[in-house]
This record gives sequence, structure tokens and C-alpha cells, in this order.
Amino acid sequence: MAEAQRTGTYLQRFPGSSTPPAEGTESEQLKIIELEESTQMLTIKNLHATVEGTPILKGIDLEIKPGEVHAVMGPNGSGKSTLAQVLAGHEAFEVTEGEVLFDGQNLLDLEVEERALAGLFLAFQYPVEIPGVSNLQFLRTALNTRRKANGQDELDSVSFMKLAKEKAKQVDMSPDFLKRGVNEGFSGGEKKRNEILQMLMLEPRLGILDETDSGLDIDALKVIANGVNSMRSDDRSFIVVTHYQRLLEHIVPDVVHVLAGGKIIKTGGKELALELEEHGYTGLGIDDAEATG
Ligand SMILES: Nc1ncnc2c1ncn2[C@@H]1O[C@H](COP(=O)(O)OP(=O)(O)OP(=O)(O)O)[C@@H](O)[C@H]1O
Repeated sequence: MAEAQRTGTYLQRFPGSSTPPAEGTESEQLKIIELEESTQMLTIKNLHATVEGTPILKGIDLEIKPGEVHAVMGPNGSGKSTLAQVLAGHEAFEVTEGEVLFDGQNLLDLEVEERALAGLFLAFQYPVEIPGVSNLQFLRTALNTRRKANGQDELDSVSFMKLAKEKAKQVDMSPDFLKRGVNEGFSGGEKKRNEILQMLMLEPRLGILDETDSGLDIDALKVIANGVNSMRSDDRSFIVVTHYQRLLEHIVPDVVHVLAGGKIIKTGGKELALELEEHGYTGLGIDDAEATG
């Protein structure tokens, strides 16, 4: 840990002390490590996951602090969506090793609904259609369930409609879409806008966008990016899975990770995405076999 960061960390934990211990005794070092973990929103340690018995994630380590946006890039089939789905609790994936802490709770012990109530939101690569359930019904139930879980009053119909229309406008979506079945007959781009609308309404603590930019025209891409940017705050974080630097021009990440063969093989700042754009994965020395493990 850098000295300045170590000092800051120590003073946060022990505000009465003027300086941290030089290199620290063992127990002091342990306290600092504990504090480091407690200041993370999400801590993924040595995460392994399989699908139908095939190992896909092979030891992911990742730490996200409140307020940070992390981009996850990587070749096709490297495990990016699997990581997103495992965090959201998709039943097709089995976690075989490792740990995930979300705001200090063991995320892997929580049911899918409990994860959502705890503030995790996944915008799908292929948003599902729910015919027969209108967007409005869906949003209202989801929002009020989350509010109740947080000890807040449910929103009455008038306040809810006002909020829904305001947020629909923010993603450039006609209010007519609110009355239609969830994603029913929506175009690819409309489905992605609808995902962002849901996110804007639910105000998650951690938003995960799984290739939300795929198939979007440039205007829709900006709408999505503006939606995310409007939500950026000191206590909300995002994981943005994408293949393209163009999204990251609009949603500027704090950290960029490259996932290949089920592991994070490189981490850097936003310039890493530019490097990838320019040189490709082979330029980073990642060959096809390594990419898919
Ligand atoms: N339900 C499933 N059944 C079988 N194999 C699966 C399933 N889901 C994912 N996989 C396999 O897991 C591997 C990783 O897939 P994943 O979708 O996580 O990759 P990705 O990095 O998101 O790829 P892309 O960039 O192409 O979207 C792939 O080889 C994929 O075929």
C-alpha cells in the first residue's frame, strides 16, 4: 500500500492518532487490512465457477470501492458475462471456490431477490421479455419492494407515475412504452434503454452492465451513458462489461480489467482500453487458447 494511502487509511480508522505506526506491528497491520476490506463495496476473492461441470471462472480477484466504475473487457468467451451472472446469482452457474463480499455481507449466501434488495442490479446483455406484465407494473413492484426492504414508505400511484415518466424521458423513451409488456416486441436498442430505465428507477448500489452497448446506434449509446453518468456518486459503483472503447469515452472508467481464460490478466487505468483498441488482445500477448482457457 502506498504510504499516503496507508496513513489516510489508518487515520480514518483511528482518528485520535496523529500518525500510523511506521511499518506496524502484526496486529496493527491486520487492522489496516481489515479496514481496507471494510472500505470496499465489493471484494471478490479467488472466485471459481463452472457451468455444467466446465470451469469458466478460474480465480477472479477484484475489489471495487464505493464511487468507482470498473470496466471489464476481454476476448469472446473469456468469462465476462459469466462473472456478471454469478454476481447476480444465476442458477446455471456453480461457484466451486472463492468468496464475494458485498458491503461486508457474503453475497454468495444470498438468494437472487435478496441480492437485488441489497442493491445489486444487472442490466442483461439480452434483456428478457415478460409478456403480460406491463413495464409499469414491473417497475412499481420492484421499486416498492426495494423501498420496503430499506424501511421506506411505498410510493403512491401519482408519485410513482411522475417518477416513471421523468426517468423514461431521461432515456428518451416515449411514455407509451411504460404501458407495454416488459420488453415485449421492443427492438434491441429499446430493450437496452428499458434496462437503464429500470436501473434509474431502482437506484442500485452496484450496477452491472453486461454489454449494454452491443447493437446500439450512437445516439442510444449516449443516452445509456448519460443515464449511467447521471447516477454516478460517491456511494454507487458500476461494473461495465464491454468490448468497445467507444462506450468508455462516454462512461469514463476508474479502472479497466482484462479478463482472459477466466482470470483477470491485466488491470490498469482508462488508457488500458485505448491500448486494447489500438493493439487488440494479441498485442497484449493473449492468444486464442489463453482467452478461452
Ligand atoms: N449456460 C451455459 N452453458 C454452457 N456453456 C456456457 C453457458 N454459459 C456460458 N458458457 C460458456 O462459458 C464460456 C464463457 O462465456 P461468457 O458468456 O461468460 O463469455 P464472455 O466473455 O461474456 O463472451 P462474449 O464476449 O462473447 O459475450 C463460453 O465458452 C460459453 O460457451
